[in-house]
Amino acid sequence: MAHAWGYAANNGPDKWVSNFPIADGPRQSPIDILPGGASYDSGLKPLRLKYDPSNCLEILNNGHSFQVTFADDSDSSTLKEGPISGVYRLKQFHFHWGASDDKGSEHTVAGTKYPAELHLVHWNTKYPSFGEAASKPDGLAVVGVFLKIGDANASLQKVLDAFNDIRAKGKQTSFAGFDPSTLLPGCLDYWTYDGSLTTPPLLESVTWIVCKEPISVSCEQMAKFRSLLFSAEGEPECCMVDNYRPPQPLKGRPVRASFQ
Ligand SMILES: NS(=O)(=O)/N=C1/NCCO1
Ligand SMILES: [Zn+2]
Repeated sequence: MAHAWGYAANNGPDKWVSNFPIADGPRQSPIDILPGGASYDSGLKPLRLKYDPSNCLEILNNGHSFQVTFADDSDSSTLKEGPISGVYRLKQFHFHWGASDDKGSEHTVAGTKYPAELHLVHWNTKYPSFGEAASKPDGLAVVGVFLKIGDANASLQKVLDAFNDIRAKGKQTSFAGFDPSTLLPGCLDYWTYDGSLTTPPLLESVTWIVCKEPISVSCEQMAKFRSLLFSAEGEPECCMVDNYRPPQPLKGRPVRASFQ
């Protein structure tokens, strides 16, 4: 039977190493970002993000998070420049969040946890597919954006309004015309380091690009995140909360900053 990893005491992050030994590898994610320990690199370029809303396809509850999936059969929604070389295509975005506003992000900043974190997942087009790219050291680039409690986020609300159709694991519904660039902060200053997927199979193929500036989310909107379920229809209901992996050892990796 396929390993049912999750975030509970019996199948959560501390247990993943038994089926995914890379969990103890040299370039695992997330990490605690220490701004004082990051080195400014003047050679880092600004992020060049270009997203086409017509590529937006559907929204899905996959039992670990919810994700918005994009058509990735052309270079119409891409990430270029920043710390990467070449062209990376947007595949999906998803979030991680907590049971309360004092936790939920995967990356932390000098120990500070945010209530949620957005991940925009891109794959290197030098490889034929996402699946192929995910196994290569330069295969993926994930842009991480922190969510901070404040004003309601009108763009995020468009995503939350689809939740009634995907409350349980395995539910999906069409979700068209959404522009993910409306979820980005105004300032695209970032930290970058070599890391991994933060969910099994934990592949060490990710160039992480973590934005310094958070976007806003209201506490009512956070409550909507927590209305999703880890469980499928017909199973005992289990609220989808605390779907985050804690920071992992840096193991000597450099963290670079695009800003001074
Ligand atoms: N949290 S993460 O590192 O983005 N994990 C994944 N898994 C599949 C795509 O992104
Ligand atoms: Zn993620």
